[in-house]
Amino acid sequence: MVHDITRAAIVGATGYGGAELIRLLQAHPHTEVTCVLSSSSSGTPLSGSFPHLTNIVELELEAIEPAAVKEKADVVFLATPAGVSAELTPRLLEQGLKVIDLSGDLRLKDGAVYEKWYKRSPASDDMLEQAVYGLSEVYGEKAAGHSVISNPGCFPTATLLGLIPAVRAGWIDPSSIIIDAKTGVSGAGRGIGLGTHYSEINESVKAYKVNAHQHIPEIEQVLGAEAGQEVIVTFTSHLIPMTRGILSTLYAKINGAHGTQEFIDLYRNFYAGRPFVRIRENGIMPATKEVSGSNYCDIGFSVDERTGRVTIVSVIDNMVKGAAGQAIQNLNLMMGWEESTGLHFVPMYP
Ligand SMILES: NC(=O)C1=CN([C@@H]2O[C@H](COP(=O)(O)OP(=O)(O)OC[C@H]3O[C@@H](n4cnc5c(N)ncnc54)[C@H](OP(=O)(O)O)[C@@H]3O)[C@@H](O)[C@H]2O)C=CC1
Ligand SMILES: CC(=O)N[C@@H](CCC(=O)OP(=O)(O)O)C(=O)O
Repeated sequence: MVHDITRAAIVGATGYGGAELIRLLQAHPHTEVTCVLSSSSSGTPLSGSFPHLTNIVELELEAIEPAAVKEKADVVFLATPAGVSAELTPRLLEQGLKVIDLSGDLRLKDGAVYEKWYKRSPASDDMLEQAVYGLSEVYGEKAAGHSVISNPGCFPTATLLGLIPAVRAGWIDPSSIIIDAKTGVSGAGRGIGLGTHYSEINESVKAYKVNAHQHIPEIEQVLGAEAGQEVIVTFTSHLIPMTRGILSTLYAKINGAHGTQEFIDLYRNFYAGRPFVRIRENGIMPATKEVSGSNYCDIGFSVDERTGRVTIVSVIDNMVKGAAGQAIQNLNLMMGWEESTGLHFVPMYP
């Protein structure tokens, strides 16, 4: 089948998410990056911000003008901080552009909840309603033909892929869920600060945003819809001295009696035909290195008959499945292409 080339613009092209989108899209057969945008560095070459792209992407950064973007692109990826997309997305849609937003601006359907956790004004109700929540393996079909996709957060991606099959099957008690999550430092973006300074985080591990993380309401919103009841979770994020990766350890009380092999079979069936979720056998747990640089989410299980709890471990690369890779997976689903198009990256190992 012949595909026309879809032209992609990247807003936030000087950041980590933008750079990863540009890197991954080089391998996409139906998409070309035609336009890179910056609020602070327009008029400078992209390779000035990212020397690793020298002789690969020879584009100049441009100012963010929706009408000018329309001349050069069909779809716009927003790899921008919270607050940008709420204002920019309606202006891009007015131009007839499609939008895939990597920020948290369009994920929470209740603007008041967004305001409480992000401490900012929310997008309009109309915008929030229009945005499809793009957890590809679970809600990806809803993306087809839509104009605006909200890419899930990195922690929610690992966590929800690890929990939804069990919650939907009624195998775990949703009120018992505890999420212990670890992330590499690239999750904080390219900006510099004491919290991510090398000598502050190297050879150290710390919990942060405890009981205040902006991904808590996102996880609760989705699990609540899956369970058909309000779900409140305990979630703690930890910063680990590594560049990429998220490991989410999930604990929940089992309803009835289900062994490790039953969980493995349940998840294998749930994700059958979905190329990017891999289920580990025999209680073997995945490691972040086993998905690094790829769009995979790997999940392992261990039922503890002593406590009546299941431990589920879910790993992703935060920059790929947690951000740019899933955004491209959502582009594929939006455009009606095979969902793995351009995403067949083997993890880097070791
Ligand atoms: N890093 C990760 O693992 C993940 C990130 N995300 C989300 O993706 C988004 C991008 O993250 P990331 O790339 O890591 O962050 P970075 O801080 O690395 O990059 C963000 C970019 O946004 C641009 N920007 C800043 N202010 C504005 C503005 N007012 N208008 C337009 N552009 C602006 C900046 O570029 P310039 O100054 O050139 O305009 C900057 O390079 C964030 O919302 C983040 O929360 C989601 C999942 C995972
Ligand atoms: C290490 C680190 O700081 N990670 C970030 C990841 C969140 C993110 O990327 O932002 P979104 O809300 O747009 O998903 C954090 O925990 O806040």
